Amino acid sequence: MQIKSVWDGNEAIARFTPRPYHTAVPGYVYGGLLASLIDCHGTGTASAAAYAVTGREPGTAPYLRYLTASLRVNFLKPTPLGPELVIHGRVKEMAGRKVVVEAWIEVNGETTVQGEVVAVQAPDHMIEALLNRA
Ligand SMILES: CCCCCCCCCC(=O)SCCNC(=O)CCNC(=O)[C@H](O)C(C)(C)COP(=O)(O)OP(=O)(O)OC[C@H]1O[C@@H](n2cnc3c(N)ncnc32)[C@H](O)[C@@H]1OP(=O)(O)O
Repeated sequence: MQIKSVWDGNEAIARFTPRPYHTAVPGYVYGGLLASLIDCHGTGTASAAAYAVTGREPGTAPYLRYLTASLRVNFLKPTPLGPELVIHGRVKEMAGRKVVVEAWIEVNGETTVQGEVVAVQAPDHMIEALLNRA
């Protein structure tokens, strides 16, 4: 998705403007894309929160990155294609290697999608794979 999840001290925000090829029903955004945005932003929120509680600068080594263990998405209303989407993420629970994030998508100030991500801290060998990709 290449989204940037920005921590504001209380929650994380990301922004994404879908393109015409993200259409399902004409005029509306494909649900799989919306689920991916909840997924990516949920794990990003978990990471940002983990850095915040340990008082560390986000993105610094040793890296705190998270994998999706579980993803739940509710499509509350059709999401119109065209306007920018604002994706919110807030920590519900944080214990050990697990972070539960509630996330939702707003468009024109209205929430159209709501979800929950159970994120688990990624093992070192996966962090290495991510670093070696660049
Ligand atoms: C390198 C990082 C890069 C990040 C890039 C962005 C990622 C974007 C999101 C993704 O696409 S990630 C890819 C899709 N996800 C995966 O491929 C994950 C595949 N699954 C696994 O690798 C393991 O099942 C997983 C690491 C998620 C958990 O295995 P562990 O053996 O490390 O977990 P463990 O059994 O110790 O459980 C840790 C906690 O998580 C909980 N948990 C694990 N799986 C769960 C599940 N499915 N649902 C709910 N909770 C779950 C578990 O109950 C426990 O909670 P408690 O500490 O409270 O007891």
